[in-house]
Amino acid sequence: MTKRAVLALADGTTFEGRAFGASGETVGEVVFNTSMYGYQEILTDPSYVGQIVTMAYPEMGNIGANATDEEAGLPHAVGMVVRSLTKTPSNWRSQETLDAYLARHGRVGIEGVDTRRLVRHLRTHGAQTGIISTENVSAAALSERARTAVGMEGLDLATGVSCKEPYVFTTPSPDVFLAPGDKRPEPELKYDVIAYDYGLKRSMLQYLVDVGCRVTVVPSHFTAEQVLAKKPHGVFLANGPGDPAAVKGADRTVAALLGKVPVFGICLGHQIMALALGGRTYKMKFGHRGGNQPVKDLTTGKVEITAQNHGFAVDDASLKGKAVVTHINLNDGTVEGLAVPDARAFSVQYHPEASPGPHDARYLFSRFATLMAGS
Ligand SMILES: NC(=O)CC[C@H](N)C(=O)O
Repeated sequence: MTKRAVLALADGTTFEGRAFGASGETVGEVVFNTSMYGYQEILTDPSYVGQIVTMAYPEMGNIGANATDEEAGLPHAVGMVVRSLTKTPSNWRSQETLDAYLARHGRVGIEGVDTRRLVRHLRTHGAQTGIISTENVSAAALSERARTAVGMEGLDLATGVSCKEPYVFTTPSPDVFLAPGDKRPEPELKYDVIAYDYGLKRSMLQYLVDVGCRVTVVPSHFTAEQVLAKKPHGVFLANGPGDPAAVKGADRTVAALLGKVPVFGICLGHQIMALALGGRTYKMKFGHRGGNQPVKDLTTGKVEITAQNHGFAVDDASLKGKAVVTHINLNDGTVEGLAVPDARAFSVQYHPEASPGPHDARYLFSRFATLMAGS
């Protein structure tokens, strides 16, 4: 028998639905993602720690779940909201249903929700804390608890998901991503790269390996001296959850590296690089999450369709005289990329590894390799 579930938002709005995944209760910032596919990559992206993801596209679970499409070893999103959950997946790579996958990992989901109403509500009133419950509690009581729960601002979530010890990563992207009949040339690993793990997605490391990097992944508290002692060709700053301004010591560490070694940052890494340069970040009303965000490269005039997942952004005015804004979002004009050419450093707010999403921006991994080749 299907079990009833409730989603209650901090502002008192409530949604009825059916439970899937694990039973129980989950609290998080309720956000929405407009990708039509790739729910497993989205759920396992550690940037979603502390967030309940609403999928705007109505049909979810249709390709099931498999181990290759994970961006980390478990779903990091604390809950999932969908319109219609497929019970019988149909895909040759499927190993289990989305329902079983979430249940196995103790993640609570709600389906049968009017997600069009929910997404419009979040766009109008902003992302906010919510609770999904499969217990028999009143929706009003849940809303009240959501109202008093802590929000995202000021939360250092990256330090919690960062690796505890350094490790070396040399695995290229999986062959299943190749076109049929294509063979991948063995990459020659010419560049030693230190990757700061603020909550990284596995595919970023795979694409760094694809362009010739031997990657040493280090915890977020690794010092600039420890990095420089390893004499890397470059430093990579990964994505991650929470408020960039709250990641302990990260801005000072990156400031000490800038100018000494080529630096490439993605998402949280981009925001931390901006802070290291003396810039400022702020919380957006509902963020950018999906696979259809148009970004203009101001240096070439080209537009890329990008994958994104962020709720904070870099304040463009705060970068004046400190960095060049290289990319902007065409929907709302926000900063999507910056560069400090003299320091051989650049970063993007969007996700060039996509996963899921269009691959327009994957060339940025090669751009990092070129920067290291010239250093
Ligand atoms: N994907 C990310 O790295 C997200 C960065 C940050 N946590 C934000 O929400 O803006």
